[in-house]
Amino acid sequence: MSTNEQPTTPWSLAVMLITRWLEKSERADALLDSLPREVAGVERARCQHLLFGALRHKGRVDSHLQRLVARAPRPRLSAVLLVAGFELIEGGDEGHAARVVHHAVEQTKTLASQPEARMVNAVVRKLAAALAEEKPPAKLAGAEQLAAWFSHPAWLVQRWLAQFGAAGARALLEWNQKPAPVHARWRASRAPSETELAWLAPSRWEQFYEVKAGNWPSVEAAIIAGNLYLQDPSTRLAVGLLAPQAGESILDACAAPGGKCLAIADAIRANADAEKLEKTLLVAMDLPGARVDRLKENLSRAPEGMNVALVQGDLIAARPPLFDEHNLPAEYNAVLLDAPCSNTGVMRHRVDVKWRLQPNDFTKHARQQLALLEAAARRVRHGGRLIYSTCSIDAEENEHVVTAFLERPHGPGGHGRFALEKSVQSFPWMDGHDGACAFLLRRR
Ligand SMILES: C[S@@+](CC[C@H](N)C(=O)[O-])C[C@H]1O[C@@H](n2cnc3c(N)ncnc32)[C@H](O)[C@@H]1O
Repeated sequence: MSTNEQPTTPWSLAVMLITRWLEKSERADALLDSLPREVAGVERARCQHLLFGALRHKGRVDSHLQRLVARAPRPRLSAVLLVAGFELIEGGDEGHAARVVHHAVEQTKTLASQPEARMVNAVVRKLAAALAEEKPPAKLAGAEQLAAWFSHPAWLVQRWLAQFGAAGARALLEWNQKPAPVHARWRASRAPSETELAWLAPSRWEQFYEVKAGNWPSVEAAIIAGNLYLQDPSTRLAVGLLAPQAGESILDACAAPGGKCLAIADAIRANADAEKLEKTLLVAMDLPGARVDRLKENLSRAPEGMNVALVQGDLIAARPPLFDEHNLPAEYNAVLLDAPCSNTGVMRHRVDVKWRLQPNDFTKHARQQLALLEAAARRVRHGGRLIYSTCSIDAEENEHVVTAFLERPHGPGGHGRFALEKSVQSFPWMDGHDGACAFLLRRR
């Protein structure tokens, strides 16, 4: 293959995607989605494994490369070194490191140039030796050491040490560095068949299964048939706290792409007859844009007979006339606000979030979250429920936002207008799935 040829192996495709990540800051999941459909099955899975692994361990590999390489190489070469570095960290049998070096060198000859392949040969050999000599940080290691070994920004590790203590922060770092299993929620009223249980492993969370690797055609067929939805078990927390009932009006105020909205629809169907289903109204709202396409797709999967509506608009700017225009009520029995957040609870899945996050993002998110929560509160009927949820595990975006909502005298939550009835929280290292937080607030 000449350097102009398109990459075709999972390894070279992973290198090309990481090059784009380095050059254009494209998101890792969007990069993966951009792979051609022909890259499927085992090949796609391998490409994802290398892409996510290289980004997960980028900090540790970079910290060695800074010493081993005099001048920063061009992005394509950096990508080669990151993928090879990940393979070395992942480890293997006795000849593994030598094979990683050889493979990286051979690939570089076609992906880059002969001189660059010679450089890769020298650097990856030294990298292998440096990584092999490293020892994990001691139990009470400081933020800098933990950050280098577990490939996270030091300021974030510092923040977690302060919030979760040494044991909690370390457990979270270890969690984030492991490949994430794929979970799915079983939607059908029947239980999975024997054949389906060959690729769906029951989990300890009701209705959730772990999808065994290498079964994409069966998974895709089950999704299309409406039996399955790919979703982490942590998503059940907010929907469980909402406890949607047939006959109610429910607003999912930040709904796209619609995973929780579909779970709400399914929960209602599970205990409703046709008559009650008809009296149920589920409204999904989100900003206009690309995410709405996925939301529409998910809403089209909602159980038949239920009234489902979509409002494309800005919740903060939305006034009753917007709902009037859609012939929808301006106030609801229950409102779910699943707010945009730092994603600190889902970093095992969203591998590059840690490299994008900035220290002042938490304050920015909290400001937006409070504005959204106050806007959502205006859509709740007297006696109705308001669920505030995030997939963050950071107090600034969770309890601090709810406290500010309840205490701001001139806001809709102040002066006892809402009361906090319950909250649930999951921490990955304790619960074994993504982190999330949900609060049940009731309007008086
Ligand atoms: C965490 S995501 C929601 C995920 C969704 N609940 C699910 O389970 O699939 C947050 C959503 O809030 C939406 N959003 C942000 N600001 C908004 C606003 N002012 N009005 C409406 N939606 C907004 C974003 O577009 C994004 O889709």
